[in-house]
Amino acid sequence: MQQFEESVYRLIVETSTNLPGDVRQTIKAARASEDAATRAGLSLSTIGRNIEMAECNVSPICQDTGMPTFVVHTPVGANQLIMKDQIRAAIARATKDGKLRTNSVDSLTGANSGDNLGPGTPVIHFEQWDKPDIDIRLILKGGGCENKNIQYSLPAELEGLGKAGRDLDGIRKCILHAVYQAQGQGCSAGFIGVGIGGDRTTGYELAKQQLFRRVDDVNPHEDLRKLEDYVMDKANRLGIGTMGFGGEVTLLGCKIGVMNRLPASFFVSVAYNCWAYRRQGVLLNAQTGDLKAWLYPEGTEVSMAEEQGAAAAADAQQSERREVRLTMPLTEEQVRDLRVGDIVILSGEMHTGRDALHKHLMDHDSPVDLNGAVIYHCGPVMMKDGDTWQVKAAGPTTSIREEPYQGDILKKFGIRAVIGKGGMGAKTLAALQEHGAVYLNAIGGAAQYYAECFTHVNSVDFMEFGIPEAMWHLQTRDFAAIVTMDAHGNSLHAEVERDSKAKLAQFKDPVFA
Ligand SMILES: O=C(O)C[C@H](O)C(=O)O
Ligand code: SF4
Repeated sequence: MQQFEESVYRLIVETSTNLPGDVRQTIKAARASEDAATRAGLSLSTIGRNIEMAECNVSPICQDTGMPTFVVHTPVGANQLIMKDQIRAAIARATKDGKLRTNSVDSLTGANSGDNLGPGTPVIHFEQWDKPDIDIRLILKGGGCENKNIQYSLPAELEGLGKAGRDLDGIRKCILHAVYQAQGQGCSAGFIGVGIGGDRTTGYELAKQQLFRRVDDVNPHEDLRKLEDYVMDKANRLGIGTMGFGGEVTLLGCKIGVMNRLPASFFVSVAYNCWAYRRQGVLLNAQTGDLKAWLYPEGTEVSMAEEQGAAAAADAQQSERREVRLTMPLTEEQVRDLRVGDIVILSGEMHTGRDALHKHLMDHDSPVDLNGAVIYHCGPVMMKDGDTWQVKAAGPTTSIREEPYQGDILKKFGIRAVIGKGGMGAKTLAALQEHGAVYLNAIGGAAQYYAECFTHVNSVDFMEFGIPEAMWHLQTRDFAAIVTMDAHGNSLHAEVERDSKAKLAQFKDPVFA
């Protein structure tokens, strides 16, 4: 088993940095079906570029490298204790090498373990099988899309869809609702795994197992195949689109599994995965641990390069869109001039801040002057090279988590713009209007694309919060994001939510009676 740890390390690096071929094909098809000049089309181009950059830089596709979850099949007699130790060692090494973000945090104190090891992390499921080789599959599913998982207990009353009973039609409604409630917050367009039945725990497990299926496979269960096809068609009529910007493509894959349940329970569990659908697998020689084969189509075989024509057409039309170049810090006048739909290109110093910082700033002072500042909801992957820090991956995190604090913090410190993804709620929108500030939506998961905009790490505060939660002060060049909430009470997110809810209601009538 000399090679086992090395093979697992290769699996981790490949999963985090090189999106598999079947996922790439699906994203390419989405890009082709979306008008290249729309917000969704532009986002899909950036996503395509980010996928290529991650492969080329051998760096994380998204800064949130997720909860490492392994499913391992071993021949009878293989030593699972040794495998477990070596998987943990490979995880720690991949973290040290900047291929995984330090993502394991003490739930009570918030202390970051620093190496992705800790109670419950990584997740390793072992199964025995009657084959001679070891099969290891890994999924790196990020926290933002994990937060959009949902479990229904039937019968239920669903917003927009009415009663969902204990039958195929009730299940149909739950799945459509699951896609609707995710909006753009899980970095749509996404993939869903659905588990029908089980108890609350095994139902979710079944849903996650579905995410190990190939995107292009066909469900052997006839009813479920029909349901998968139905969901793919109808969910893509909800108009949520990439990043929740509106558009033709909302769902990239739907895989449904079923298991028995107790007579009293009827759960439908949905696992939502962002477009950064990072899962891979390897077949290993059980004696040596040598890597024999990759289990999913390799990313390298499917180029994300765009057809010349499409990119040029998008560029031409994009020039008609208002692009505003600003240097941070910003003035009230500059931000009041911005409208939903404008593209803002920022240079100067930007500050990261997410959950721990927002909570802290509610009743403490800021270590730096935030007057006119731009706060980026981001927990980057950082590496220290000698004495200097480098930004290795730095896409936005889901902003709605800061909703309870954001409005107050904007006003308290004089912040003029917040960058994140997925949008924020009514309280923040009111504060933007009152105080004079904007919300900018960056493209979720495009961590390599944005990392390139950070030319220097000026300094850092609150390292005690851990790397993702610390406040990084980053010298920035040409960071582009779209105004989706302005200082005039307009919110693209509120608009898309309202429209998609009306569309959801079209699917109220029974289909699988
Ligand atoms: O934790 C992060 O960096 C992002 C997270 O996965 C999110 O989608 O909000
Ligand atoms: S930021 Fe978006 S792409 Fe990255 S893990 Fe979170 S949901 Fe996925």
